[in-house]
Amino acid sequence: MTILDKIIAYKHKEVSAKKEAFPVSLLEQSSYFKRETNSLSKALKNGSGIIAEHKRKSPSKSVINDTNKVHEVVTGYENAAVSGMSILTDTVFFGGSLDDLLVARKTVSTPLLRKEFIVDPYQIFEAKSYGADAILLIAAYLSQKQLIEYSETAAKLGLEVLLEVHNEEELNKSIIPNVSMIGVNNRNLKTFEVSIEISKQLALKIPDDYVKVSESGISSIAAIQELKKYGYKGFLIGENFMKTDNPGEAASKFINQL
Ligand SMILES: O=P(O)(O)OC[C@@H](O)[C@@H](O)c1c[nH]c2ccccc12
Repeated sequence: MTILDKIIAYKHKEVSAKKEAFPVSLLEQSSYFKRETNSLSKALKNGSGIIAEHKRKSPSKSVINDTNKVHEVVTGYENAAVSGMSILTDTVFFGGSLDDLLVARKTVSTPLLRKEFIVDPYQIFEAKSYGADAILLIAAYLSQKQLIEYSETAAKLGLEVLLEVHNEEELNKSIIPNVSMIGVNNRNLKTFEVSIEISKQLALKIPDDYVKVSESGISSIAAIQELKKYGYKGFLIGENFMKTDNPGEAASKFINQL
């Protein structure tokens, strides 16, 4: 059993308990449920292209930062002129929460991606009601039928989709409607191996109508310059900022060098 299998098995349990305790009809009563969202894909095209992530820990690195305050981190990121932020909402494996997303939404107007392992449309309704602008869908464990259905649900709620792939087979099933961004994860979620070569290899196979995003293991300006040559407009960076005492300042220094 890979770590991804474990996470997905756990998510199914988590979601079925939540559906019982807090049905969609209640989620729909949140004040954010009717909120008009901001476009992450447009922000990537027009700005620095950096999506800065709020991440406390991960299965591959254990603790990254357990002293930060969400509102300080997202304020710092906003001041650094990031194009978007990714807020991890998984608790067990990444130490995040939906409350982190709520705090981020109350603090900044920058487009927010709910970073979660989505296994059920319920979580898409949840994303909207906690103030997200976009959701992540991961091709490694979702069928094409699920990807199509979940993207349609997101579109109906006004949420954009970042569809994450890691190889050609996953990419082939991801060329579907209602997806604005395709993200190439440089980290293999099954083995944790990281290499930005994977973004370079898949770049030419991603049709031009999707905004290309490179995710994970990015820590140098040189890597971004290289990825831009391959048509990437978005760069998802977590650990490189979060491992410092002041993630916002780290993001600011980084973006000033671009
Ligand atoms: O911390 P990094 O190496 O900069 O990576 C950020 C982000 O890409 C990574 O957290 C991530 C990419 N896809 C995911 C899916 C689930 C959880 C986490 C992720």
